[in-house]
Amino acid sequence: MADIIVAIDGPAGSGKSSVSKAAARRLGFDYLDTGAAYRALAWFVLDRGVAPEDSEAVLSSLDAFDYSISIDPSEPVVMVGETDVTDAIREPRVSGVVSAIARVPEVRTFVTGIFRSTIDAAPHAGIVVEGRDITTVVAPDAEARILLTADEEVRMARRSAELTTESAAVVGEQLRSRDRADSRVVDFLTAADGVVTVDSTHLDFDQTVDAVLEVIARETTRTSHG
Ligand SMILES: Nc1ncnc2c1ncn2[C@@H]1O[C@H](COP(=O)(O)OP(=O)(O)OP(=O)(O)O)[C@@H](O)[C@H]1O
Ligand SMILES: Nc1ccn([C@@H]2O[C@H](COP(=O)(O)O)[C@@H](O)[C@H]2O)c(=O)n1
Repeated sequence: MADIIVAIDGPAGSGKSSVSKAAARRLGFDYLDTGAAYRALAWFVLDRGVAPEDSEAVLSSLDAFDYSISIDPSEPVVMVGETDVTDAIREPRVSGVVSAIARVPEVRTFVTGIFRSTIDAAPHAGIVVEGRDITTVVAPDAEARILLTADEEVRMARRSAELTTESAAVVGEQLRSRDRADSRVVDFLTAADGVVTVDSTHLDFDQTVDAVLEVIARETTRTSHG
């Protein structure tokens, strides 16, 4: 098991995955994207023709859900069975239904078990784990716990700047409505006790990675001294 767990939560588009990956690469750590599991399950459910709002049917699909993810920050690959779904799980049709899947408590318990086993089996000295409930539920005892945030307009602008077939207004509304739905289930907008907030509203990407690395260095030094 990794000696150092870095837990990072935050709203959609706050930079969790890109910043966590960059930080993990700089530290030689593994990297776990937890949103990928919820997205992969949403993809799987759609692929089977199951209605994502039908919790019972979603739960019945869990037995057949054969999920795996690579934790190499330079090559995160997501598989469902023999199918590489790395790109497919980012499509708007998946983003549009993933919150309905993630709100089901039994689904959360199921994927949290997968996350903890993955963390336990991580081969490197540390692992950066990002999502919505990592600092509070998945790894509340993590050596460093960070809430990565940025103003909504800034997050919307960053998302819109990505290559996309959607208009800025559609991208912005998707981001807002996903946050609205997700925040009814877990609180990723306020930092829990002991969680350090990094607000990247006025930071560029490299500055944000540096800020996160500073917090990790400080928190891991502090926790290793009891
Ligand atoms: N500080 C920053 N300055 C400029 N761009 C940034 C910054 N942080 C992240 N970005 C960019 O913002 C976009 C969204 O980041 P990313 O996909 O990592 O967010 P996320 O929190 O993982 O989103 P989601 O929860 O929706 O998957 C990316 O294009 C990323 O490169
Ligand atoms: N710890 C988590 C991580 C994710 N979710 C749900 O998955 C969706 C996709 O997550 P991304 O990080 O890839 O955007 C997200 O909208 C949540 O519904 C979660 O509940 N808990």
